[in-house]
Amino acid sequence: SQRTKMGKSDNKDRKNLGKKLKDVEISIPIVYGNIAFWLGKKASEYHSHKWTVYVRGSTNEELGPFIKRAVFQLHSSFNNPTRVVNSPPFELSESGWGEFEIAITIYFQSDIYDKPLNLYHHLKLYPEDENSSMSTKKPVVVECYDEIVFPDPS
Ligand SMILES: O=C(Nc1ccc(C(=O)N2CC(c3nccs3)C2)s1)[C@@H]1CCCN1
Repeated sequence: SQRTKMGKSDNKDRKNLGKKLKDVEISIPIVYGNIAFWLGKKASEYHSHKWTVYVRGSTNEELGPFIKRAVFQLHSSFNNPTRVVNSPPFELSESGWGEFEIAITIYFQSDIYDKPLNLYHHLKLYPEDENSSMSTKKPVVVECYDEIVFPDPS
């Protein structure tokens, strides 16, 4: 009969057809960080820089299908320091004078992944290299790469 012709491994494959897929994951590569521009000598001392803090898909992949909301928690001296972004792009722009920790809380679209993800980014406005002169032309960019891994419930 047909079955006797199947090798041992084929029999194993046949048994797998009925099993649920397990150990399958969805991995979303993300980048989070900031870009900052010095506004030059004329700017006020409290607003010497304009900066944007963001979470984006690495290679600019769309995050909307996975992320419902990003909350950026700024230093308490900012007006309304809790900034909620409910749609992509998940970014926030402000002006300021200094560097401080920004907590970023990511809420997912899916109800299964109900726990939000907390990321922390230290805002950077000033170049590392003391010799490099302040320039309104060259922004400071600091980014971290991460991956959000979802177990796939298929
Ligand atoms: O920088 C730092 N903390 C900062 C907190 C707030 C900053 C800021 O930039 N801003 C508040 C907001 C203003 N709105 C109106 C007038 S100021 C613009 S900076 C620390 C201190 C030493 C090292 N890092």
